[in-house]
Amino acid sequence: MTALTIDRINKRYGNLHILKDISIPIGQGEFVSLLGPSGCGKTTTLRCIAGFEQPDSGRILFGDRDVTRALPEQRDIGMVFQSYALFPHMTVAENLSFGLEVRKVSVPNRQRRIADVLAMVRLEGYDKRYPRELSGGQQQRVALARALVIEPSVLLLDEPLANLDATLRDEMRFFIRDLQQRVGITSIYVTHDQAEAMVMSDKIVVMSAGTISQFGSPREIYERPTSQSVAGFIGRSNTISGKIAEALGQDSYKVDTPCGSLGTTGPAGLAKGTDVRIMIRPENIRTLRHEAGTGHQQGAGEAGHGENALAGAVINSIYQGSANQLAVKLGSGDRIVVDVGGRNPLDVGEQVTLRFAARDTWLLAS
Ligand SMILES: Nc1ncnc2c1ncn2[C@@H]1O[C@H](COP(=O)(O)OP(=O)(O)OP(=O)(O)O)[C@@H](O)[C@H]1O
Repeated sequence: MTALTIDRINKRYGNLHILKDISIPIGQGEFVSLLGPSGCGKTTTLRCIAGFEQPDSGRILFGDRDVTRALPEQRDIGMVFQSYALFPHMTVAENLSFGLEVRKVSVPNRQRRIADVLAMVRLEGYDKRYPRELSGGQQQRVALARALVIEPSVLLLDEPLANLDATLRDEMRFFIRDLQQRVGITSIYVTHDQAEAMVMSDKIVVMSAGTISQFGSPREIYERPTSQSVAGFIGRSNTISGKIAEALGQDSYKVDTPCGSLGTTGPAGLAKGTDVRIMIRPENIRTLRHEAGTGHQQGAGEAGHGENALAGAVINSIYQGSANQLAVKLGSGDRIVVDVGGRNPLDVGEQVTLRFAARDTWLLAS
């Protein structure tokens, strides 16, 4: 197990500045995902860590060891690729044995380690099969076993589940995470699938155009995104524009919006008058049928006791089996998406009150 430090690396291909001062501190035994849209530099970062690419500047440390200029075979890494990259003419055991032979591991030790790792990936008895005799999921488990059998200090995974169907992908997420935790190996995982990054990672690096937009735990990134683009990339969110009217505490604010005044939570230090967007996740909003005489007036909000209320009308309702998704138009014209669990009693055209707590909101820069 090794901690890993990526320290201000830059990488250019010709005129293209692909990685711009990327720094990522990775703790011993942590599982860190690099997440971002196609072309943002995830694979290039991973290839720099593996040693297949050299950064133009910056350093990569495995523990205290500076490996920036070391060859891939000097770095003590295991790699798993999207394409599995198994040798097709070799059996499972021969695929696993290859890296051990290169490292001059003795025959009895080789046999023991192959048996151990096959048990670990639940493929006991498959040692004599060829890759073509295995399903996609089994081939990926062999690829994982091949990366782990050499007992590397760092495991690098580049979209390893992208070729698998949705059900198998779900299963493999848990399988890889569980295995990684049992072995305790520091792992870096490239994906463009936010759900995958959320369920598997200790930390997520959200990348955009060669820079890091945010680095934090899945919870921090989901609940406290630092920008609108991160909020939009990780899950669904609603936003309402407004202006800071008053700071109510270190991280709580009253915000004036076209729908009224709302109680919110946000980063410390926002000055009165700052333009902001209030982010609210669809699952954090309760929808109540609007009843005359409840005191909730169309288009007006309340900012009392940390609970907000907004009036609107249902303009769309989508049945999703276990839940329903409603779209509600507020008096201000804003469209808010809400998740409604169970059987949805609300119809298009009905007047509703949306309720959400100040602690379930988060302020983003406008
Ligand atoms: N060898 C190369 N020569 C020139 N440009 C390259 C090279 N390798 C990658 N790039 C460019 O660098 C950028 C980042 O590529 P990279 O593969 O790191 O992105 P990514 O985030 O992993 O994308 P994807 O999810 O599509 O794999 C892209 O614009 C790509 O075209």
